[in-house]
Amino acid sequence: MMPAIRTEGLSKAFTLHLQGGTRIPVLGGVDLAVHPGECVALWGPSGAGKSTLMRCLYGNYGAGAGRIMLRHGAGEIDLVSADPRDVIAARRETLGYVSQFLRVIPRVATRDIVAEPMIARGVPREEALARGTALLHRLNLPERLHGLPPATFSGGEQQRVNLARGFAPGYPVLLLDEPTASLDAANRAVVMALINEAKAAGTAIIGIFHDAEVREAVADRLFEVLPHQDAA
Ligand SMILES: Nc1ncnc2c1ncn2[C@@H]1O[C@H](COP(=O)(O)OP(=O)(O)OP(=O)(O)O)[C@@H](O)[C@H]1O
Repeated sequence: MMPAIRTEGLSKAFTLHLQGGTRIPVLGGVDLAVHPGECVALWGPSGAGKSTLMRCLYGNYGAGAGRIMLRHGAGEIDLVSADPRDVIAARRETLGYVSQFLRVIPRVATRDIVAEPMIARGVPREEALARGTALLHRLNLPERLHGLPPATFSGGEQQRVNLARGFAPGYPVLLLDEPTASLDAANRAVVMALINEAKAAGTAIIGIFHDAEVREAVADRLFEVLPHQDAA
């Protein structure tokens, strides 16, 4: 079976322009392949480059070298070299990302923040709102908060809004950056169930899970991200 997402020789270095152009190599030749229905946990010491890899996979960071091949529509696209419009289309249709922190859009109500990616994929508005609301309930977000913008929500409430927004559309590939970091035990259990349901539906998942219980419950294998040889 063809992977849902794979990298070939993916490398990334940061250049610190304010520090005389100091170059910090982080990722050196990463080859990762994740198949539909599989969950891979990125693994490695603090500072090894796990978050950097996630951000490269989503296209937030440009890669220095290599390819990120995403199965998208009838074919594959290379997110490293793709036209920005194609990256946006891939994010809309194929590639979801639940970051640790919600990027709050001022004055937009929680239920609309959750429904928006579904509406962008063509789900009728009423259906998107209903699906989003059901997921917010499942994540124990009180109904009184659904009509409010999440700017003033607690960290755990914001994380649950982010999770509902990321899980509701049913993307073929989902990136999860510490999806349970701010959650209590009951909501952690809901997230573990959501991940396992997404896998059963064929979603390929790449995650950073610092919580060992969560990692063991959802990950099929670990992918080691090593500190770059030249990074010292
Ligand atoms: N925007 C940036 N500019 C410069 N250096 C960066 C940037 N982002 C990350 N780095 C550096 O890249 C390295 C990897 O960072 P990254 O956050 O990817 O590690 P990590 O494995 O996710 O760590 P942790 O487990 O502590 O979250 C670190 O040395 C970090 O300082």
